[in-house]
Amino acid sequence: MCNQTGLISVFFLNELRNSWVQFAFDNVCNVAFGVDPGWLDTNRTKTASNSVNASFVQAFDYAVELTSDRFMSPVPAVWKIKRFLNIGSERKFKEAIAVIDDFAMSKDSTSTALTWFFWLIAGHPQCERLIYGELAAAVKASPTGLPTDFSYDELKKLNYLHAALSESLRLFPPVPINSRLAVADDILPDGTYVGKGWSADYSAYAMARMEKLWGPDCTEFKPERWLNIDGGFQPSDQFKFPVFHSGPRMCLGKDMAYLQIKSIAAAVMYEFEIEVVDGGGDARKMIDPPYTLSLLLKMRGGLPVRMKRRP
Ligand code: HEM
Repeated sequence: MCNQTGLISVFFLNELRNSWVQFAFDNVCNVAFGVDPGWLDTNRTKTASNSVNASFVQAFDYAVELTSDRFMSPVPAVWKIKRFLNIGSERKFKEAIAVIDDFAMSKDSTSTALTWFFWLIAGHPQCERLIYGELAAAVKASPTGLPTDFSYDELKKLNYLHAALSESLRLFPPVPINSRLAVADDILPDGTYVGKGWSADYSAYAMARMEKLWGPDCTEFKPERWLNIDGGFQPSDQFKFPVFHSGPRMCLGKDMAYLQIKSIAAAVMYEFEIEVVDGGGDARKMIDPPYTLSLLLKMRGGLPVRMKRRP
């Protein structure tokens, strides 16, 4: 996977979850987070599990693309007829959904979240130092003393890391826009009328950039906004931070997602220094971040990084 001579090898972050321990034994490697499936096909050695992952990635990307096309279709009757007759793109769509159903749907949002997180951390070296300091202290205090062995309780105590992840999710929510269709006439809490059959969309991405909600420094990456004066994590109101949606249909996997993301970030950052090829998400790049517009907020071209084992 990785090699010490620095040849490029490519990773999709989904795989990283299962196999990061393996590459931890190498010294320096070049990897890419959140790359598109084309990269995967041409650049890596295929194993049985790789091809399962690749077919999932391809199916997911196709389904996302086609769903966007449906949204933007000027004549929705066309895709509806194709779906009814089970032909063309709609038949392929159905096949893609079957592949996705066989796999964990939540994988893509989690890897998208980690991709932006590593990009932002690379652009904010001070935050990287604070996270590493917190991890080093946790390892020192741990009964096992093993760097990769963060228990559930230990992960829960990593307040700064939790704050940095929340800040990254705030600025780059994996689900940037969400929609609802009104089944009956309604009045929103602010008095806005919504008629039956209307769609009501909200954008967690845009909301993160509203001064009214997050203050004049809303576009800045500041994990500290999630901490109280004692350094404890201070959650936000769910309606101000609808990254996992809000209300009764909120994401059921929110805690699981945090746990997954946190354990990977902790383990990788404790073992490695991560150098992002484009320098990472600093204040200048926040003006025009490299995202692609899709149902998920993917990073354009993935995130190629160089990883160096810490001394
Ligand atoms: C960073 C990672 C994740 C993000 C940003 C995220 C975000 C969301 C959002 C926005 C929704 C609402 C979708 C809608 O109704 O329009 C949702 C629903 C849901 N999510 Fe997640 N999710 C993540 C990870 C996970 C994980 C890891 C799991 C499972 C372990 C999961 C399970 C679910 C389920 C079951 C629902 C449907 C809840 C319902 O409709 O009642 N999610 N998620």
